[in-house]
Amino acid sequence: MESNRPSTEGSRSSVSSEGDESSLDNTSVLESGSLSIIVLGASGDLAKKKTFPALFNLYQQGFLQSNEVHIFGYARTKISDDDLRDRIRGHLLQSKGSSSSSGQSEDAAKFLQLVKYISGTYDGDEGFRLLDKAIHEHEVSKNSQDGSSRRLFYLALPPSVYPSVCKMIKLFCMNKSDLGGWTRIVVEKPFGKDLKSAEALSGQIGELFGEEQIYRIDHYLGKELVQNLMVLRFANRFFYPLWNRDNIDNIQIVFREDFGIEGRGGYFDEYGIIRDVIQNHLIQVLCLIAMEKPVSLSPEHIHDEKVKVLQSVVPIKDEEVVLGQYEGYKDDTTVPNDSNTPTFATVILRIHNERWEGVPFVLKAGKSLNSTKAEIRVQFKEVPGDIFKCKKHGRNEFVIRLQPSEAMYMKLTVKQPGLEMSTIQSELDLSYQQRYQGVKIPKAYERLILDTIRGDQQHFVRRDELKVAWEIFTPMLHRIEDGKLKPILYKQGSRGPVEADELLAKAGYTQTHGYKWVEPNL
Ligand SMILES: NC(=O)C1=CN([C@@H]2O[C@H](COP(=O)(O)OP(=O)(O)OC[C@H]3O[C@@H](n4cnc5c(N)ncnc54)[C@H](OP(=O)(O)O)[C@@H]3O)[C@@H](O)[C@H]2O)C=CC1
Ligand SMILES: O=C1O[C@H](COP(=O)(O)O)[C@@H](O)[C@H](O)[C@H]1O
Repeated sequence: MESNRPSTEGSRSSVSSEGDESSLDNTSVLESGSLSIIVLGASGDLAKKKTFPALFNLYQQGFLQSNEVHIFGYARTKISDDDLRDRIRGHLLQSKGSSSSSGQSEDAAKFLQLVKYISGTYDGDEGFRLLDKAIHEHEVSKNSQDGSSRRLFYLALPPSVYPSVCKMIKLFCMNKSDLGGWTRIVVEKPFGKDLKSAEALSGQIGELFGEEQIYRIDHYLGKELVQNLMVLRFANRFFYPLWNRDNIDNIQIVFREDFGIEGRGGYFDEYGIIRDVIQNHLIQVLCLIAMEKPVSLSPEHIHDEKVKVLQSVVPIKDEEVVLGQYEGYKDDTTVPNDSNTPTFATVILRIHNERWEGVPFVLKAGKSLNSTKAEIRVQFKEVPGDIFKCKKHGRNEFVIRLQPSEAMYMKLTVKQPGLEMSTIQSELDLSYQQRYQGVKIPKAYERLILDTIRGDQQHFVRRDELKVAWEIFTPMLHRIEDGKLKPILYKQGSRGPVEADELLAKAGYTQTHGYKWVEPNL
């Protein structure tokens, strides 16, 4: 399994800063030697469902070598190494679409031997001293002499503890080797609760670590079709002349889940759907759809363009927002009876620039709806002077389905096959399962964790990007908190409040009646 070792060489354009990362761009030393991955909050939901399975997948593919890597789980819960292994084992073997084979179980057993657990608080010396000691022992055992040390800290924790955890890492757990290596910190979303708190958090962490050491993860940026957006837009002549206000009528970016908060009420009720999904995942997708072509693929150039487009978003109007809360949400014991938290939101963003003036970007996200999917729907204007009277069949649409069943298809009007000269709505379809049979599409977390090891920040969120994203949503979030904007109740398993569909229609979206995209069979 480990003989064909893939390269972990990075494409990062590093900016040296004070401290630990600056001396480390000697890649021959940088990318070999011991690698310690520390999952803080190892007892939690994200760690077991996403972080450890992603690490396992990387291990299986040879990106994590057992002669170099060691994985440390850290949390307050007092459990043993084996307890942690037992908690995560089942999630490693739950690879979608494949039943676990004996080979996989063997791999999982080997992988789990690389996992060690340390219990400690998030603000006390003792636990972090112990953690540092354990990492150091690993480093010495994996390097014949003191050598390069790479330390990746993954904060699978509530943001409230980020400052103290970062302080403890800085005080006790930094990479100490003069021979090279690095210390990197991965932080999860939501990063803050509004502009002020996010800036305060950024300030606190920024005092401890350089921007090149901080990886603000947004796992939507690791999804295959999200990563494809720049390629589609900037490597194809087709889209180039059409991608503007002259041709596009409206754009929807939609996230739906057919399940509710499922025991995450304590977290969710404090944050709500806008902070949980829209301010981060959907706004990142919007950036990639709407930004101008970056000077190059360097992370800095890409982030610069994302910031520019976000800065062109105009303040959101109350009448362009519909909030919803599913019936039964407050039955969850962790949710207060008077909760005003939206579990659904449709928000129209407007971009004041030459390309997008007048084109509504409809961001929609909801829990407990009638389906689970995420997609981008670019709807074109009608053909001027239509001689076929085909308006009734609907407009051209370019749909990028992020999940499930990755696909992109262009809805277009064609002649109905047969003797009559009539038109029908059809599609040009690129369905990944069909076109790329046998190709395993990596999970978002897998890809992004590998990027952090490689030192590639392209698919992460830069501090100023995050700030502008909060600037866009903070006034609306405060109006919700003040009770000035209230969610409308909607039935579980529905499309959400009907007012949201009305808003969509008002924004100009025209539904194609009688057409339904059918996923091609293999
Ligand atoms: N779960 C998910 O699907 C996703 C989560 N995220 C983000 O990842 C991070 C972790 O999420 P998740 O794993 O669901 O969170 P959990 O609520 O499961 O928390 C993770 C761990 O943090 C510790 N913890 C929980 N609450 C507190 C607290 N108030 N103070 C100190 N420690 C606490 C607990 O460990 P112990 O008590 O043992 O120390 C817990 O096991 C969050 O920022 C979340 O927003 C992002 C995307 C998806
Ligand atoms: O970040 C989050 O994302 C998940 C949805 O992720 P996906 O990759 O399954 O689409 C969402 O369920 C969760 O509420 C949110 O915190």
